[in-house]
Amino acid sequence: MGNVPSAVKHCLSYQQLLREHLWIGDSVAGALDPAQESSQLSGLPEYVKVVEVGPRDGLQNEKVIVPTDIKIEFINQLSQTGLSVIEVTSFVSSRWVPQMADHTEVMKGIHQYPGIRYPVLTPNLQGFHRAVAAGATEVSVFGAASESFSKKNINCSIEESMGKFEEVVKSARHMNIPARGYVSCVLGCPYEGSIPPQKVTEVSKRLYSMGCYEISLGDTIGVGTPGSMKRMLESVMKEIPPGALAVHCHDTYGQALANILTALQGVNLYKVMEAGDFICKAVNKTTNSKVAQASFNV
Ligand SMILES: CC(C)(COP(=O)([O-])OP(=O)([O-])OC[C@H]1O[C@@H](n2cnc3c(N)ncnc32)[C@H](O)[C@@H]1OP(=O)([O-])[O-])[C@@H](O)C(=O)NCCC(=O)NCCSC(=O)C[C@@](C)(O)CC(=O)[O-]
Repeated sequence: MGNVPSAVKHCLSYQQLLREHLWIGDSVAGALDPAQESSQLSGLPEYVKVVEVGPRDGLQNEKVIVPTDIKIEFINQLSQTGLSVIEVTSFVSSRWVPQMADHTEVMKGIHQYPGIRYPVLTPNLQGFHRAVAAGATEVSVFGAASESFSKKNINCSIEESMGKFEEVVKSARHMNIPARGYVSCVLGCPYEGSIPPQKVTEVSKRLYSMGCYEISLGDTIGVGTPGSMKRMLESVMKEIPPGALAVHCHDTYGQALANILTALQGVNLYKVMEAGDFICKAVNKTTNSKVAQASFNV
Protein backbone atom coordinates (compact mmCIF):
# COMPACT_ATOMS: atom_id res chain seq x y z
CA MET A 1 0.00 0.00 0.00
CA GLY A 2 3.05 2.20 0.19
CA ASN A 3 2.64 3.73 -3.25
CA VAL A 4 -1.06 4.35 -3.02
CA PRO A 5 -0.85 8.12 -2.54
CA SER A 6 1.04 8.58 -5.80
CA ALA A 7 -1.37 6.21 -7.52
CA VAL A 8 -4.27 8.25 -6.24
CA LYS A 9 -2.92 11.29 -8.05
CA HIS A 10 -3.93 9.58 -11.27
CA CYS A 11 -7.10 7.89 -10.03
CA LEU A 12 -10.05 9.99 -9.18
CA SER A 13 -12.32 7.24 -10.52
CA TYR A 14 -13.11 4.56 -8.05
CA GLN A 15 -13.47 1.94 -10.78
CA GLN A 16 -10.00 2.81 -12.03
CA LEU A 17 -8.65 2.53 -8.49
CA LEU A 18 -10.13 -0.95 -8.18
CA ARG A 19 -8.71 -2.05 -11.53
CA GLU A 20 -5.23 -0.84 -10.76
CA HIS A 21 -5.05 -1.90 -7.11
CA LEU A 22 -6.42 -5.38 -6.89
CA TRP A 23 -5.83 -5.55 -3.16
CA ILE A 24 -8.81 -3.27 -2.77
CA GLY A 25 -11.04 -6.04 -4.08
CA ASP A 26 -10.65 -9.70 -3.29
CA SER A 27 -8.39 -10.67 -6.19
CA VAL A 28 -4.68 -10.93 -5.64
CA ALA A 29 -3.41 -11.45 -9.18
CA GLY A 30 -4.39 -11.09 -12.81
CA ALA A 31 -6.69 -8.69 -14.57
CA LEU A 32 -10.37 -8.64 -13.77
CA ASP A 33 -12.75 -9.89 -16.42
CA PRO A 34 -16.04 -7.97 -16.70
CA ALA A 35 -17.98 -10.53 -14.62
CA GLN A 36 -15.40 -10.46 -11.88
CA GLU A 37 -15.28 -6.69 -12.04
CA SER A 38 -19.01 -6.39 -11.63
CA SER A 39 -18.94 -8.63 -8.57
CA GLN A 40 -15.98 -6.70 -7.15
CA LEU A 41 -17.93 -3.50 -7.49
CA SER A 42 -21.13 -4.76 -5.97
CA GLY A 43 -21.89 -3.11 -2.70
CA LEU A 44 -20.15 0.10 -3.73
CA PRO A 45 -21.84 3.32 -4.73
CA GLU A 46 -22.00 4.12 -8.41
CA TYR A 47 -21.26 7.75 -7.83
CA VAL A 48 -18.65 9.37 -5.60
CA LYS A 49 -18.43 13.11 -5.20
CA VAL A 50 -14.94 14.40 -4.53
CA VAL A 51 -14.73 17.61 -2.48
CA GLU A 52 -11.33 19.06 -3.23
CA VAL A 53 -9.94 20.70 -0.09
CA GLY A 54 -6.31 21.25 -1.11
CA PRO A 55 -6.44 25.06 -1.41
CA ARG A 56 -7.78 25.23 2.15
CA ASP A 57 -6.82 22.19 4.20
CA GLY A 58 -3.63 21.57 2.27
CA LEU A 59 -2.32 25.12 2.16
CA GLN A 60 -3.37 26.06 5.70
CA ASN A 61 -0.63 23.72 6.96
CA GLU A 62 2.18 24.90 4.73
CA LYS A 63 5.08 26.46 6.61
CA VAL A 64 5.81 28.71 3.66
CA ILE A 65 2.81 30.84 2.80
CA VAL A 66 1.86 30.26 -0.82
CA PRO A 67 1.52 33.57 -2.73
CA THR A 68 -2.05 34.64 -3.49
CA ASP A 69 -1.62 34.58 -7.27
CA ILE A 70 -0.34 31.00 -7.13
CA LYS A 71 -3.33 29.98 -5.01
CA ILE A 72 -5.67 31.59 -7.53
CA GLU A 73 -3.94 29.85 -10.43
CA PHE A 74 -4.05 26.55 -8.49
CA ILE A 75 -7.80 26.86 -7.94
CA ASN A 76 -8.41 27.90 -11.54
CA GLN A 77 -6.49 24.85 -12.74
CA LEU A 78 -8.42 22.59 -10.34
CA SER A 79 -11.60 23.99 -11.86
CA GLN A 80 -10.58 22.52 -15.19
CA THR A 81 -10.12 18.97 -13.88
CA GLY A 82 -13.77 17.98 -13.67
CA LEU A 83 -14.18 18.55 -9.94
CA SER A 84 -17.61 19.78 -8.91
CA VAL A 85 -16.69 21.21 -5.49
CA ILE A 86 -13.49 23.04 -4.56
CA GLU A 87 -13.07 24.40 -1.03
CA VAL A 88 -11.27 27.65 -1.60
CA THR A 89 -10.21 29.26 1.67
CA SER A 90 -11.20 30.07 5.28
CA PHE A 91 -12.62 33.29 6.66
CA VAL A 92 -10.85 32.82 9.98
CA SER A 93 -8.56 35.02 12.02
CA SER A 94 -5.25 35.74 10.31
CA ARG A 95 -3.65 35.71 13.76
CA TRP A 96 -4.67 32.07 14.12
CA VAL A 97 -4.10 30.92 10.55
CA PRO A 98 -1.88 33.37 8.63
CA GLN A 99 -1.86 31.03 5.63
CA MET A 100 -5.50 31.95 4.97
CA ALA A 101 -5.12 35.72 5.55
CA ASP A 102 -5.65 36.42 1.84
CA HIS A 103 -9.11 34.80 1.86
CA THR A 104 -10.84 37.84 0.34
CA GLU A 105 -8.29 38.28 -2.45
CA VAL A 106 -8.41 34.57 -3.27
CA MET A 107 -12.21 34.46 -3.30
CA LYS A 108 -12.44 37.56 -5.46
CA GLY A 109 -9.56 36.52 -7.71
CA ILE A 110 -10.63 33.05 -8.79
CA HIS A 111 -12.65 32.36 -11.89
CA GLN A 112 -15.89 30.76 -10.74
CA TYR A 113 -16.89 28.29 -13.44
CA PRO A 114 -20.56 27.47 -13.93
CA GLY A 115 -21.51 24.13 -12.38
CA ILE A 116 -18.67 24.20 -9.83
CA ARG A 117 -19.24 25.12 -6.19
CA TYR A 118 -16.60 26.99 -4.22
CA PRO A 119 -17.35 26.68 -0.47
CA VAL A 120 -15.34 28.46 2.22
CA LEU A 121 -14.93 27.92 5.97
CA THR A 122 -16.76 30.36 8.24
CA PRO A 123 -16.49 29.75 12.01
CA ASN A 124 -18.76 32.61 13.07
CA LEU A 125 -20.92 35.47 11.80
CA GLN A 126 -17.94 37.74 11.32
CA GLY A 127 -16.36 35.22 8.97
CA PHE A 128 -19.68 34.57 7.27
CA HIS A 129 -20.32 38.25 6.48
CA ARG A 130 -16.81 38.68 5.15
CA ALA A 131 -17.16 35.57 3.02
CA VAL A 132 -20.43 36.72 1.50
CA ALA A 133 -18.99 40.18 0.83
CA ALA A 134 -16.12 38.50 -1.01
CA GLY A 135 -18.52 36.55 -3.22
CA ALA A 136 -18.89 33.21 -1.44
CA THR A 137 -22.05 31.31 -2.31
CA GLU A 138 -21.53 28.28 -0.06
CA VAL A 139 -20.08 28.07 3.46
CA SER A 140 -19.00 25.46 5.99
CA VAL A 141 -19.01 25.62 9.75
CA PHE A 142 -16.51 23.42 11.53
CA GLY A 143 -16.99 21.85 14.93
CA ALA A 144 -15.46 18.94 16.76
CA ALA A 145 -16.50 15.85 18.67
CA SER A 146 -13.70 16.57 21.16
CA GLU A 147 -14.06 19.32 23.74
CA SER A 148 -10.31 19.94 23.92
CA PHE A 149 -9.92 20.14 20.14
CA SER A 150 -12.81 22.57 19.90
CA LYS A 151 -11.14 24.88 22.43
CA LYS A 152 -7.73 24.67 20.76
CA ASN A 153 -9.09 25.08 17.22
CA ILE A 154 -11.81 27.69 17.52
CA ASN A 155 -11.32 28.94 21.07
CA CYS A 156 -14.67 27.84 22.46
CA SER A 157 -16.45 24.81 23.87
CA ILE A 158 -18.58 22.53 21.71
CA GLU A 159 -21.70 24.06 23.23
CA GLU A 160 -20.52 27.62 22.54
CA SER A 161 -19.56 26.64 18.99
CA MET A 162 -23.07 25.34 18.32
CA GLY A 163 -24.47 28.78 19.18
CA LYS A 164 -22.09 30.46 16.71
CA PHE A 165 -22.85 27.88 14.01
CA GLU A 166 -26.61 28.34 14.50
CA GLU A 167 -26.18 32.03 13.77
CA VAL A 168 -24.15 31.31 10.63
CA VAL A 169 -26.50 28.62 9.32
CA LYS A 170 -29.57 30.74 10.04
CA SER A 171 -28.12 33.74 8.21
CA ALA A 172 -27.04 31.48 5.36
CA ARG A 173 -30.53 30.05 5.05
CA HIS A 174 -32.02 33.55 4.81
CA MET A 175 -29.70 34.25 1.92
CA ASN A 176 -30.24 30.88 0.22
CA ILE A 177 -26.61 29.98 0.84
CA PRO A 178 -26.02 26.26 1.45
CA ALA A 179 -24.14 25.46 4.66
CA ARG A 180 -22.09 22.35 5.27
CA GLY A 181 -20.91 21.09 8.65
CA TYR A 182 -17.58 19.54 9.58
CA VAL A 183 -17.02 17.41 12.66
CA SER A 184 -13.36 16.96 13.58
CA CYS A 185 -11.79 14.16 15.62
CA VAL A 186 -14.44 11.59 14.74
CA LEU A 187 -11.94 8.74 15.07
CA GLY A 188 -9.57 10.21 17.62
CA CYS A 189 -8.30 13.43 19.12
CA PRO A 190 -4.71 14.61 19.60
CA TYR A 191 -5.54 15.72 23.15
CA GLU A 192 -8.19 13.28 24.37
CA GLY A 193 -7.38 10.10 22.47
CA SER A 194 -10.35 8.00 21.43
CA ILE A 195 -13.72 9.68 21.01
CA PRO A 196 -16.95 7.72 21.56
CA PRO A 197 -19.05 7.27 18.40
CA GLN A 198 -22.01 8.51 20.42
CA LYS A 199 -20.33 11.90 20.87
CA VAL A 200 -19.67 12.13 17.13
CA THR A 201 -23.31 11.27 16.48
CA GLU A 202 -24.53 13.89 18.95
CA VAL A 203 -22.48 16.71 17.39
CA SER A 204 -23.30 15.60 13.84
CA LYS A 205 -26.99 15.47 14.63
CA ARG A 206 -26.95 18.99 16.01
CA LEU A 207 -25.27 20.34 12.89
CA TYR A 208 -27.67 18.45 10.66
CA SER A 209 -30.70 19.56 12.66
CA MET A 210 -29.69 23.21 12.50
CA GLY A 211 -29.68 23.01 8.69
CA CYS A 212 -26.29 21.83 7.45
CA TYR A 213 -27.11 19.94 4.26
CA GLU A 214 -24.10 17.66 4.57
CA ILE A 215 -21.98 16.52 7.51
CA SER A 216 -18.32 15.84 6.83
CA LEU A 217 -16.83 13.43 9.35
CA GLY A 218 -13.14 14.21 9.81
CA ASP A 219 -10.45 11.81 10.90
CA THR A 220 -8.39 14.88 11.69
CA ILE A 221 -5.20 13.11 12.76
CA GLY A 222 -5.53 9.97 10.66
CA VAL A 223 -5.69 7.51 13.57
CA GLY A 224 -8.81 5.75 12.29
CA THR A 225 -8.94 2.16 11.12
CA PRO A 226 -11.58 0.38 9.05
CA GLY A 227 -12.95 -1.05 12.32
CA SER A 228 -13.29 2.30 14.07
CA MET A 229 -14.68 3.90 10.90
CA LYS A 230 -17.35 1.21 10.70
CA ARG A 231 -18.34 1.59 14.38
CA MET A 232 -18.51 5.36 14.11
CA LEU A 233 -20.56 5.33 10.88
CA GLU A 234 -22.96 2.74 12.24
CA SER A 235 -23.70 5.10 15.10
CA VAL A 236 -23.97 8.29 12.99
CA MET A 237 -26.13 6.62 10.32
CA LYS A 238 -28.77 5.88 12.92
CA GLU A 239 -29.43 9.62 13.08
CA ILE A 240 -28.38 11.04 9.72
CA PRO A 241 -29.24 9.72 6.24
CA PRO A 242 -26.14 8.33 4.47
CA GLY A 243 -26.71 10.66 1.54
CA ALA A 244 -26.03 13.60 3.84
CA LEU A 245 -22.69 12.24 5.07
CA ALA A 246 -19.13 12.71 3.86
CA VAL A 247 -15.81 11.41 5.12
CA HIS A 248 -12.62 13.44 5.36
CA CYS A 249 -9.70 11.12 6.02
CA HIS A 250 -6.16 12.24 6.72
CA ASP A 251 -3.55 9.69 5.70
CA THR A 252 -1.10 10.16 8.57
CA TYR A 253 -0.68 6.42 9.11
CA GLY A 254 -1.53 5.22 5.59
CA GLN A 255 -5.09 4.24 6.51
CA ALA A 256 -7.07 6.86 4.56
CA LEU A 257 -7.88 4.74 1.53
CA ALA A 258 -8.82 1.70 3.61
CA ASN A 259 -11.02 3.90 5.79
CA ILE A 260 -12.68 5.49 2.77
CA LEU A 261 -13.30 2.09 1.24
CA THR A 262 -14.97 1.01 4.47
CA ALA A 263 -17.12 4.13 4.43
CA LEU A 264 -18.08 3.60 0.79
CA GLN A 265 -19.02 -0.01 1.42
CA GLY A 266 -20.87 0.85 4.59
CA VAL A 267 -22.89 3.64 3.13
CA ASN A 268 -23.50 1.84 -0.17
CA LEU A 269 -25.72 4.56 -1.52
CA TYR A 270 -24.05 7.80 -2.20
CA LYS A 271 -20.84 9.06 -0.77
CA VAL A 272 -18.56 11.99 -0.72
CA MET A 273 -14.85 11.86 -0.42
CA GLU A 274 -12.50 14.72 0.05
CA ALA A 275 -9.25 15.27 -1.69
CA GLY A 276 -6.50 17.62 -0.78
CA ASP A 277 -2.87 17.41 -0.15
CA PHE A 278 -1.86 15.25 -3.07
CA ILE A 279 -2.99 17.96 -5.42
CA CYS A 280 -1.58 20.61 -3.12
CA LYS A 281 1.83 19.04 -3.74
CA ALA A 282 1.56 20.13 -7.36
CA VAL A 283 1.47 23.72 -6.13
CA ASN A 284 4.51 23.15 -3.99
CA LYS A 285 6.45 22.19 -7.09
CA THR A 286 5.53 25.39 -8.83
CA THR A 287 6.63 27.46 -5.86
CA ASN A 288 9.66 25.27 -5.18
CA SER A 289 8.65 25.08 -1.54
CA LYS A 290 9.26 21.93 0.44
CA VAL A 291 6.44 19.48 0.93
CA ALA A 292 6.01 19.61 4.68
CA GLN A 293 3.09 17.31 5.13
CA ALA A 294 3.26 13.60 5.56
CA SER A 295 -0.48 13.20 5.33
CA PHE A 296 -2.96 13.79 2.59
CA ASN A 297 -6.74 13.85 2.38
CA VAL A 298 -8.48 11.69 -0.13
C1 LIG B 1 -12.69 30.99 15.30
C2 LIG B 1 -11.80 32.14 15.67
C3 LIG B 1 -11.92 33.25 14.64
C4 LIG B 1 -12.22 32.67 17.01
O1 LIG B 1 -11.24 33.54 17.48
P1 LIG B 1 -11.33 34.28 18.86
O2 LIG B 1 -10.00 34.92 19.12
O3 LIG B 1 -11.90 33.38 19.90
O4 LIG B 1 -12.43 35.36 18.45
P2 LIG B 1 -13.11 36.50 19.23
O5 LIG B 1 -14.54 36.46 18.84
O6 LIG B 1 -12.76 36.49 20.70
O7 LIG B 1 -12.42 37.78 18.57
C5 LIG B 1 -11.03 38.05 18.77
C6 LIG B 1 -10.46 38.71 17.55
O8 LIG B 1 -10.60 37.83 16.44
C7 LIG B 1 -11.34 38.50 15.41
N1 LIG B 1 -12.16 37.54 14.69
C8 LIG B 1 -13.19 36.81 15.19
N2 LIG B 1 -13.71 36.05 14.23
C9 LIG B 1 -13.01 36.30 13.10
C10 LIG B 1 -13.08 35.82 11.79
N3 LIG B 1 -13.97 34.89 11.40
N4 LIG B 1 -12.19 36.26 10.89
C11 LIG B 1 -11.26 37.19 11.22
N5 LIG B 1 -11.14 37.69 12.47
C12 LIG B 1 -12.01 37.24 13.39
C13 LIG B 1 -12.13 39.56 16.11
O9 LIG B 1 -12.47 40.60 15.24
C14 LIG B 1 -11.19 39.99 17.19
O10 LIG B 1 -10.21 40.85 16.61
P3 LIG B 1 -9.55 42.02 17.48
O11 LIG B 1 -10.70 42.87 17.94
O12 LIG B 1 -8.84 41.36 18.61
O13 LIG B 1 -8.62 42.69 16.50
C15 LIG B 1 -10.33 31.69 15.77
O14 LIG B 1 -10.21 30.74 16.77
C16 LIG B 1 -9.80 31.10 14.50
O15 LIG B 1 -9.66 31.80 13.50
N6 LIG B 1 -9.42 29.82 14.51
C17 LIG B 1 -8.86 29.16 13.36
C18 LIG B 1 -9.60 27.91 13.12
C19 LIG B 1 -9.09 27.24 11.86
O16 LIG B 1 -9.10 27.80 10.80
N7 LIG B 1 -8.69 25.97 12.01
C20 LIG B 1 -8.28 25.19 10.91
C21 LIG B 1 -9.50 24.73 10.12
S1 LIG B 1 -10.42 23.41 10.90
C22 LIG B 1 -9.75 22.03 10.21
O17 LIG B 1 -8.75 22.11 9.55
C23 LIG B 1 -10.44 20.73 10.39
C24 LIG B 1 -11.13 20.26 9.12
C25 LIG B 1 -12.27 21.22 8.75
O18 LIG B 1 -10.24 20.23 8.02
C26 LIG B 1 -11.73 18.86 9.30
C27 LIG B 1 -10.75 17.85 9.90
O19 LIG B 1 -9.69 17.59 9.32
O20 LIG B 1 -11.09 17.36 10.98
